[in-house]
Amino acid sequence: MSLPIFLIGARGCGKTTVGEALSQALGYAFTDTDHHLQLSTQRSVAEIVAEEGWEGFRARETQSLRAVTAPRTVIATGGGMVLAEENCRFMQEQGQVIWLSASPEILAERLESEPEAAQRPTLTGRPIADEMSDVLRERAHLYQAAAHHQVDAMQSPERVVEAILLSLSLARAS
Ligand SMILES: Nc1ncnc2c1ncn2[C@@H]1O[C@H](COP(=O)(O)OP(=O)(O)OP(=O)(O)O)[C@@H](O)[C@H]1O
Ligand SMILES: O=C(O)C1=C[C@@H](O)[C@@H](O)[C@H](O)C1
Ligand SMILES: [Mg+2]
Repeated sequence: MSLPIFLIGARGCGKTTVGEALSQALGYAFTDTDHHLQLSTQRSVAEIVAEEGWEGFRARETQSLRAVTAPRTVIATGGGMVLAEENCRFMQEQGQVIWLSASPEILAERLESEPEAAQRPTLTGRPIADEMSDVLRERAHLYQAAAHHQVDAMQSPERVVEAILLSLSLARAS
């Protein structure tokens, strides 16, 4: 199977971390829509949002998704990729979509220890733990509806990769 694999989920669920390891395990290329946007615009997420608002960022994100999609590639997507229905449809049609799910407490813990504020400007203006609860309340059903497979992302990155490989091989066998 050579279809692209899209990793979706909230900030801090490990799309970038796990995506890199998964690509190595499969011998696939790895790409990340946030990094693509940063390189192609020479600006951080915070700078794009300051200049163009979240609406401008979301439009650019949709373009990035299309630009990076290729066979034999693991694609780490931005946490808000599922907010646009056209992005969900595109990912479902083009490849396999995996939701890395984790509790708001774990996500907040990870983000507090590595905030990367330039790439993760606040979404709500609320403290991080409250923000992650709000975000999951708003988006969990979108991640679920978009995903072909849901994987528990609260395990070690190695275990998460194993769980993804298992889901993909079971899907192939059925
Ligand atoms: N399975 C894991 N177990 C423990 N820590 C993890 C795990 N996955 C990721 N992390 C840590 O959590 C932080 C966020 O991970 P990462 O940047 O991969 O998330 P992301 O989903 O790509 O976030 P974003 O949507 O903001 O790009 C990093 O510090 C990373 O080391
Ligand atoms: O969850 C979100 O809306 C975001 C997640 C990050 O990956 C970036 O795409 C950006 O900071 C927005
Ligand atoms: Mg990332």
